[in-house]
Amino acid sequence: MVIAKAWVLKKHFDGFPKTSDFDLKTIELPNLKDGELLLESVFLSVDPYMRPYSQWQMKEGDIMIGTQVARIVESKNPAFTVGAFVVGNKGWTTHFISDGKDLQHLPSSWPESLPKSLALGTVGMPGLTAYFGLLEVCKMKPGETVLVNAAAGAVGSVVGQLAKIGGCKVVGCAGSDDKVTYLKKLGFDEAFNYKTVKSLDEALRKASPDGYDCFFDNVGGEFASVAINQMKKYGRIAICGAISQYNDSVPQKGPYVQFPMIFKELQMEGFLVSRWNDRRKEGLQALLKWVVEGKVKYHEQVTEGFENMPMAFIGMLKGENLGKAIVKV
Ligand SMILES: NC(=O)C1=CN([C@@H]2O[C@H](COP(=O)(O)OP(=O)(O)OC[C@H]3O[C@@H](n4cnc5c(N)ncnc54)[C@H](OP(=O)(O)O)[C@@H]3O)[C@@H](O)[C@H]2O)C=CC1
Ligand SMILES: CCCCCCC/C=C/C=O
Repeated sequence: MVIAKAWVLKKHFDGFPKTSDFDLKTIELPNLKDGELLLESVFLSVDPYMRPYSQWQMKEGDIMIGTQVARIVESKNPAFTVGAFVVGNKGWTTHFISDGKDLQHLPSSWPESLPKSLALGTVGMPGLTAYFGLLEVCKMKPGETVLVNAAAGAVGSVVGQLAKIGGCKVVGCAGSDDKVTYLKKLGFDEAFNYKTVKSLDEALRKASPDGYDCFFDNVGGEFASVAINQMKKYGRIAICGAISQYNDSVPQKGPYVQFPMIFKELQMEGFLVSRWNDRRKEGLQALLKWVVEGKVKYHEQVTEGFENMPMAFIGMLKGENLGKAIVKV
């Protein structure tokens, strides 16, 4: 018999999540039935969406939502071989049973030397978010200027690199000097620490005096309110995330977007990466190819130990991660 450990949401978050909002439980897993497999999580993802989604999609006592790279340890399903790795969506748990329908194989061309944890980051959901957000929402074109915030994170770091591959000038903002150094290393044309600049408006103007064609917004709030005024005429804004607002107990108020939207004739579109689930294979293959060729680089912030999941999640929300925040069981 296998005993799984799982983190549950003990109490709905009120403001910034606290470690006391989580509880570590043990769960006895039953024996496998025909068609089922037993898996052990090897890497787990901590992502910003868990904060807002927990509010709408979870009740207290539920296992925290989330994805993992898992190894098959026992199989009564001929389509799945013991020892193979898959991406699961079973939440913060060390072990789980599946009938295989909700599992994604890693792309077959995955090189042995490449960390499998990338299937949760650059060659996974965050990478796909960057890929489809830039191509389909921003509709970036060579020669344009792209602005991205939370630029040293899982999505933002891929956005900047794909925009460079696409022939754009890229400006990135992040919350520490080390992150800014990293962005320069990745090939960003301009990068600055939004926490230490005297004026965000001036810093954005200095980085691109002619303004921005595309704005890939991961942050929302005050940052977006300032940046929208520096869009070029007919600019496109991809509303990917609003992490500066996820922990607000009281919703932030304007400024409002109508003036720049009208007089610069802007397009602003919110999106969820799941819109392109039918093109997942295309996106993953493109991302994997660029990673293997060294055209897209990655960094992972790996926290060791399943017991540290709440800490890793809270740390990511605070900005402690460079690249993708991952937990190694
Ligand atoms: N629409 C979609 O389908 C998807 C949307 N997303 C969204 O994309 C965004 C980035 O996600 P992801 O790349 O996984 O996360 P990151 O790896 O970028 O980690 C989150 C980062 O957000 C930054 N941050 C935290 N609080 C603030 C704040 N108050 N103001 C500005 N920046 C802040 C921190 O970086 P720093 O040090 O720079 O402040 C932190 O490192 C999130 O908003 C997420 O919700 C992600 C996946 C799919
Ligand atoms: C199964 C993973 C769910 C991914 C959800 C992605 C949407 C994210 C939105 C904001 O962060």
